[in-house]
Amino acid sequence: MATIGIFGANGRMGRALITVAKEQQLNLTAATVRAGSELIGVDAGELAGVGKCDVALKQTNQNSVSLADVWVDFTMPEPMLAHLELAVTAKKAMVIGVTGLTDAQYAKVQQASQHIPIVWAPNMSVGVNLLLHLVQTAAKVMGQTADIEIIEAHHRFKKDAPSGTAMAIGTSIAKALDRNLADVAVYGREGFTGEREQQTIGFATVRGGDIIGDHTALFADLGERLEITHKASSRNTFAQGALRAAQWLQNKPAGLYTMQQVLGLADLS
Ligand SMILES: NC(=O)C1=CN([C@@H]2O[C@H](COP(=O)(O)OP(=O)(O)OC[C@H]3O[C@@H](n4cnc5c(N)ncnc54)[C@H](OP(=O)(O)O)[C@@H]3O)[C@@H](O)[C@H]2O)C=CC1
Ligand SMILES: O=C(O)C1=N[C@H](C(=O)O)C[C@H](O)C1
Repeated sequence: MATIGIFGANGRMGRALITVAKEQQLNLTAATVRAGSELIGVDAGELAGVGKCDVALKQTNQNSVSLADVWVDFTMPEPMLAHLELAVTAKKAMVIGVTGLTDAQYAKVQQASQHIPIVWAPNMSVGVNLLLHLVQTAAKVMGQTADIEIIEAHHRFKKDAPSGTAMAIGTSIAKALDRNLADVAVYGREGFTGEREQQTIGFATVRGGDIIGDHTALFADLGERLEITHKASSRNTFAQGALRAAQWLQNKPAGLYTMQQVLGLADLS
């Protein structure tokens, strides 16, 4: 069983990861927080509210990174890239769930994957990864005439928009229709917009309260519409996926892997 480390242990996902690692009796050997944090020395399980797990929170640095084989990162783009440098130096694998990366930031993840094995995925749930296939079938059947809109809703604390998952849904649909997402994406509408252009793929973002993560792909034609929806009701679902990816990554060669590969969905048509 791989030894697992968690960067950003105090985040919403950091705490969910500690919770699931304890529930599943995984080999959690390290959990870190940012330099100078008052939480250094606190037990990770107590931080997550699940009782002691005998892992004291450490400051993120090269020493603490040596304490686990596979590191899981759900922080933010800039700190994640700093963590990635530590992991490359220490030759440790990484599971990355951070969204809102610029193209340049994603390119750095790609470069790092020449040196260490990495899973990056904007959504680690089984349901969303299945949905990425279902929307391709819908797009092939309805996409030439139906209007396609992707609607996502998240909690008030989320910093990036549209969500990484919404972007992945858009990318899947565009690929199935042989369209380039950058050419056809419309991010929100305001004012006298004129009639909808049929080839476009629209995105709508809702932010409010404690919504964990809802995504709908809408195929709206004249006379009927199809909606394919996923609703996450617990962050533990994402944590379970990430920890499954961490086990899967153990002893893999350097490379950039997807959640589709982890879940065995990569070959679904
Ligand atoms: N792929 C997936 O399945 C999922 C992806 N996500 C993505 O995961 C990311 C995190 O989400 P969430 O847990 O809600 O976010 P939180 O804001 O709750 O957690 C962010 C974490 O990053 C740390 N952090 C932020 N800035 C810095 C910094 N400059 N230096 C060091 N540490 C820093 C925070 O530390 P501190 O506590 O000290 O502020 C905190 O631990 C987002 O990108 C989100 O979209 C979320 C859920 C599922
Ligand atoms: O920030 C979140 O919370 C989530 N972010 C991911 C995204 O941007 O797609 C995944 C999930 O929906 C929760």
